[in-house]
Amino acid sequence: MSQIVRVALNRPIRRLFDYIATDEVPLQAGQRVQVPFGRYRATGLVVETNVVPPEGIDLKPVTSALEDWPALPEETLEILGWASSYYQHPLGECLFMALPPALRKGRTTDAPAAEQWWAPKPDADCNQVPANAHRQQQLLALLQESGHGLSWGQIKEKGFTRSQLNALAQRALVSATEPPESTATSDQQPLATPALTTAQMEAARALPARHGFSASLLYGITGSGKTELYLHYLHRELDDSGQALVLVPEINLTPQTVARFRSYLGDRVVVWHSALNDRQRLDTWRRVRNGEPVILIGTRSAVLLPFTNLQAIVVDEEHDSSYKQGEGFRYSARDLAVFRAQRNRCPVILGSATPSLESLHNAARGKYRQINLTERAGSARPPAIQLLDIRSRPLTGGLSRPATEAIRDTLAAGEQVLVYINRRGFAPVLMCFDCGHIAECPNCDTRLTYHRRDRALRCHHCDYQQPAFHRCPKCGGEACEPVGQGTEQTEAILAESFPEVPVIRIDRDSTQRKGSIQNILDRVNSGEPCVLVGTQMVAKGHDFPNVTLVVVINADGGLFSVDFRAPEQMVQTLLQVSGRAGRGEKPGRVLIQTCHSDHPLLARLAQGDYLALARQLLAEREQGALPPYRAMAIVRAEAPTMEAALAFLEQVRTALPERPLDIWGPLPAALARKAGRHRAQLVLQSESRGHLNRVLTQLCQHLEQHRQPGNLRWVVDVDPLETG
Ligand SMILES: Nc1ncnc2c1ncn2[C@@H]1O[C@H](COP(=O)(O)OP(=O)(O)OP(=O)(O)O)[C@@H](O)[C@H]1O
Ligand SMILES: [Zn+2]
Repeated sequence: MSQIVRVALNRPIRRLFDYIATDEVPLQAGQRVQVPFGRYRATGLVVETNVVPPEGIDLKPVTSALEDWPALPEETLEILGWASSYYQHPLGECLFMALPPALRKGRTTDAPAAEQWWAPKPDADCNQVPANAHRQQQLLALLQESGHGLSWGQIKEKGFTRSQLNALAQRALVSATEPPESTATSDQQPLATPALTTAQMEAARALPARHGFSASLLYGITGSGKTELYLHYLHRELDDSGQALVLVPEINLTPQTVARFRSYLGDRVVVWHSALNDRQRLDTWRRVRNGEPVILIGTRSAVLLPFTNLQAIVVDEEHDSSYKQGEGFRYSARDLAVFRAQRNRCPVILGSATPSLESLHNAARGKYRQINLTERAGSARPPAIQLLDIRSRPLTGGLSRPATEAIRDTLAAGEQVLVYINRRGFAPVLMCFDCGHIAECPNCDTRLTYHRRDRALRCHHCDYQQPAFHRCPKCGGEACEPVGQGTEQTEAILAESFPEVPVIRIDRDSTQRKGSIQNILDRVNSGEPCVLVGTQMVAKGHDFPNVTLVVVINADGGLFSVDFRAPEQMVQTLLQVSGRAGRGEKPGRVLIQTCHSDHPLLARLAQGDYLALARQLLAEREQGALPPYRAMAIVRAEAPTMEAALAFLEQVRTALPERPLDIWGPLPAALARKAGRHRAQLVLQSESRGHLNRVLTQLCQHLEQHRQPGNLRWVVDVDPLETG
C-alpha cells in the first residue's frame, strides 16, 4: 500500500493537492517535497500523511523529498494552520512564510540534516501490527523500551529497514519526534544580571515564572526601563536549552539594542529583520529549527519561525502598527505571539508605554495580567507637556515664535531638541495662487507632494512623479508656490535659524541606506547640541539622554479623522514622542502646537496620564460598538471602475447572512483611486469572533468557487488597523 500525502503549495489558492509518496522514506507532515504541478514542478510542504485517497482520481507521484526531516515542525504547522483560517489567507502561502527565501524554492539545505528521531505513539499497541509482521512488532517494542525514542541511525544499527519504519508510521503507531534535550553543559561565562531599580524589581517580581501559559501586559511609562526588565526576566527564566522570541518594531532593532542584549544574555542572542540577506536568513532559520537555545530578537515575521522549544516571548512596543502586516497574509504578530505562547504553554509579555486598547481591554477582562511600571529609571522624571495654541500666531516653517525661542534656549544650554512633524495631512503641495489649482496625481485620488530638494512632485501612493511647475497648467498663472509644511521645509528653516548646530533629519528617505540610521544615532548619542527633525520614525523607542525639548509641529491630524483608530494612534504617537524628552539627568519639556488646545483629548494628554486617556477612548469604542468590543473584518475590492468594485461588494453583501452581523457599505475607500484602480470596501462586525470567522470562511470558499472577472481583486482583512 503506498502512502498518499496532502501537499500545500506556495500559491494564492485555497486548496491542497494529493500525491502518492513512492519513496522508501515515509513522508512526514512538514516535509518539503518536489511535486509535479501542471506542466511544471513545484516545491510543496506536506501537511497531511496517510490521506484516504479520493475515488476515481489519478494521483501523481511525489517527485522527491527535499530533506528527510520536516522543515516545519508540528507546532509551526499548527500555529500557521490556525492563522490561515483566522486571517482567511491560503494555507500554502502562510506556511511558506515560515521558510527562509532560499527554501521557498526547490533549493536543498546544503548542511547536514538533523538526524530524525522516532517515537511510538502513546497508545500504540503491538496487537495493531499484523501477526506475521515480526520485524515491525520488534521495532515497535524496541521504540517503546527506549523511552524517548530513537534516531534513524540507531534504528538502522539494530538491523531494521526504512520500509519497516515506514509501515509503522503508516499505521500511525510511531511518529517523528524532536531529539531529546542535549545534556551537554554550556561553557559560557556567567553573565552579569542587570541591576534593577526598586520599581523595576517590583515589576520583575510580578512577572510570572516560566512554567505554563500566561500573558502579561507591562504598562511601563516612557523611559521606565522596560528593556532592562525584559533582560532580567529572560536571564532569570530561560534554561540552557530554551528558546526565546523578542519582537521589536523595525526601527528599534539597532546594533545598540543587540549589543545590550548580548552583554547580558551572551552569544545565544540572534537577530531577524528585513536587512538580512538570504544566506543570513537561512543560517538563523536553521539554528531556530534545529532547536539551538537562541534568544531571537526580530521584527514582525520572526513570529512565524519554526521554534522547537519556546520558553518565553516578549513583544516590545506592543501597540506598534508595524506588527500588523498590511498586505498579503494580513496577520498580527502580536496576536500570533499570544497564540503561540498558549500553544507552547509559556509566558508572553506585551510591553508598552501606550498599550493598545485591545490589550488594555484584555487586561480589564482578566485575560492578561497587568503590571505597571510608572517611574522612570535613574533620576529622570516624566516630561512637562504644554499645549501651545497657534490659532492666531504667525508660523515660520511650521514653528511659532514661542517654539523657536524654546529651541534657542535649549541649544544655548548645550542640550538637544527634537522636532516632530505629523505626516498625516501635512505634506506640502504645490498651489497656484491665481486660480487655486493644486497638483494632483493622475492615477490616485490624492495630491502630489512637493519635494523641495529636487523640486519634484511625487505621489506617495504610486510611482508617479513629475517636475514641479512654475506656470500653472490650468490658468497659465506664474504664482505657483509650495504650501503646507513637510520635513524638508522645516529642516531648511531650522538650519537657517540655528546655523551653529547640526540639523538632522530622520525619515524614510534619510534612513533608507544601510547603516545610515546608525550614523544618525551615533551623532545624537555623542550628546552635542543638535536639532532632530522627523516624522513617525523619531517617535519610536529611541533613548537620547540629552534631548530635553520636544516640539510637536501640529497635533491635530488625528482629531477629526474618519478612521475610528485615529484618536488612539494620535494619543500614542504624541505620548511616545513626548517620552523622548528628559530621559537623562536633565528634566524634559514638550511643546505641542495645536489649533484645538481646548479639545478634551489634548487637554487630558497634557496631563500625561495614558491610562486615563485610554479609559476614555475605550468608553467611546464601547458606545460606538467598535473593536475591541466587536470583532471586525473588512472585505476590500479593487477594480478598473468604481461601479464594478461596488457591484461586486453588493453581491458579497447579499451572500452574507443578515444576522447576527453588522454590515456597513459597500462604500468607496478613503483613497478611492490608487494607481489607477478603484477601491471600495464592506465592513463586517460581530459580537462573536467565532461567528465572524465562520461567516468569512464560507464567504471566501464561495468567492473562490465563483470566478470573478480577472481584473477584479478582493481580499479579506481580519482585525484591520486601517479602516479608511
Ligand atoms: N536599572 C537601571 N539602572 C540604570 N539605568 C537604567 C536602568 N533601567 C533603565 N535604565 C536606563 O534608562 C533609560 C530608559 O530605558 P529604556 O530605553 O529601556 O526605556 P523604555 O521603558 O524602553 O522606554 P520607551 O518606552 O520610552 O522606549 C535607558 O538609558 C536605560 O539604560
Ligand atoms: Zn498616485
